[in-house]
Amino acid sequence: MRWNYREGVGNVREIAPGAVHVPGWLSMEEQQELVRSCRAWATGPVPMRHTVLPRGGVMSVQTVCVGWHWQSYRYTRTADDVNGRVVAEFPEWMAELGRRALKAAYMRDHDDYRPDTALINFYDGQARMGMHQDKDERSGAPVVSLSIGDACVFRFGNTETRGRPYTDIGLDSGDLFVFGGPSRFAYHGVPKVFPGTGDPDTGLASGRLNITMRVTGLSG
Ligand SMILES: O=C(O)CCC(=O)C(=O)O
Ligand SMILES: [Fe+2]
Repeated sequence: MRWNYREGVGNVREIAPGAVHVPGWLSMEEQQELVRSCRAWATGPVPMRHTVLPRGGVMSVQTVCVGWHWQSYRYTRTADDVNGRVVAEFPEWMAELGRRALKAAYMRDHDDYRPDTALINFYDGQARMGMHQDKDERSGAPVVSLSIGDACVFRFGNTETRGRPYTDIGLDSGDLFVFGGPSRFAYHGVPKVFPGTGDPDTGLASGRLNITMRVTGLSG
């Protein structure tokens, strides 16, 4: 595949091949709608909670999933580690938002992009996310990441190690970040959130919301 990114064109910044930052991509209205939807999903059918990792560690971010439930190493339809309920459906409007996001980032149509899960993460002032790969999907399709609320440092690294080289990027409310192609399985993380930097007009009085859409490559 040929990626039609062009560095410095408009508001699009190429961080690594296939990894693109589009600052201020979401309008205030879109951010408000996403906050409303995420707030509803956070209450059920599966409540937002701190994911417990296989070795017993507890993530500092709180997460709720739609489409498929992520259990830190696999995806299931039911949240067996929470309340056993089937997760909320992945809405078509969100898939459409994902296609628009890819078009903005890569400057070409991606009509065949069919994300089927979203992980919705909430960061309070203390929350962090360590360097990791998004690798539980059986698909190399891009990940679309949307941020709302408090600003953060997003660390985007390489596909080989958790360490350097990496680039620290400031993600603000409304920013889009897409990683696909050669960067799809790059390590990344959130080492710092800046409390109190978000605009309460989004509907989020405090904290940071991040939504990542993915293609699981699973069926059933
Ligand atoms: O919060 C972010 O910006 C990144 C979230 C992330 O990497 C993940 O959910 O896998
Ligand atoms: Fe991730």
